[in-house]
Amino acid sequence: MDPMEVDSYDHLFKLLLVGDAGVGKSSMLLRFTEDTFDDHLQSTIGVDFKVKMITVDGKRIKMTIWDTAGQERFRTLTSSYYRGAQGIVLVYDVARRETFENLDTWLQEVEVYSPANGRDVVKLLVGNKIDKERVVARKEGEAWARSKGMLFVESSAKTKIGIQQVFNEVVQKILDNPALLTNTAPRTRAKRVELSADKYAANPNSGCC
Ligand SMILES: Nc1nc2c(ncn2[C@@H]2O[C@H](COP(=O)(O)OP(=O)(O)OP(=O)(O)O)[C@@H](O)[C@H]2O)c(=O)[nH]1
Repeated sequence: MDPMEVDSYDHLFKLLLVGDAGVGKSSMLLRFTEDTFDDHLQSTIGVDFKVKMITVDGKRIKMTIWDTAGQERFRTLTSSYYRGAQGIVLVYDVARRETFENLDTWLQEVEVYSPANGRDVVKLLVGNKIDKERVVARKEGEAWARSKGMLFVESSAKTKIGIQQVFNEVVQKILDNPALLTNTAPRTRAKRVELSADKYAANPNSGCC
């Protein structure tokens, strides 16, 4: 991708993928950003991220998608990555019931660390690996998501089903919420406004925009 292309955008969105180890977070991200799948993907160490540009309703959106490690030993590290996120994607594996049962714990963590500050961070629940023999019914996932006010999608990073929809739905919902768009404009543009407006330049504490 042309680096200039990545630099010109209307909104910068930060999304976070969370959920138990092995549910397919990295695989979903790889499928979405590079359209690849690896049957023997290594566990994420700490945190990783990828950038993807998309255009929605004529707006160029630069998405930074943060992929956190599901393993318990990285939990204190990954919690700091919630800051500044507009969207959180919580993933479980439809073929492993314990990953569904752990969702309450994950949501508690999201609520403690996500930077809501009165704004509603967009939250979407994903039941991944629907190409496998499932032990969690679709309606169970749907009901849990509904009870928590979350969006819901089922997917398979292996077969691609639902992957595009996961990210499209989060982006669309962020775009629909003006409160979430306040800090997503490109920094370079904001800087130019500051420099040309003397009254703001004189007092660095008075922000414009
Ligand atoms: N059959 C199937 N396997 C999948 C799917 N998604 C991921 N996998 C496999 O599941 C394993 C774990 O996937 P990862 O993407 O590493 O899972 P993760 O949630 O990122 O795991 P951590 O990094 O440990 O948190 C890998 O071997 C993947 O190939 C899917 O949709 N279907």
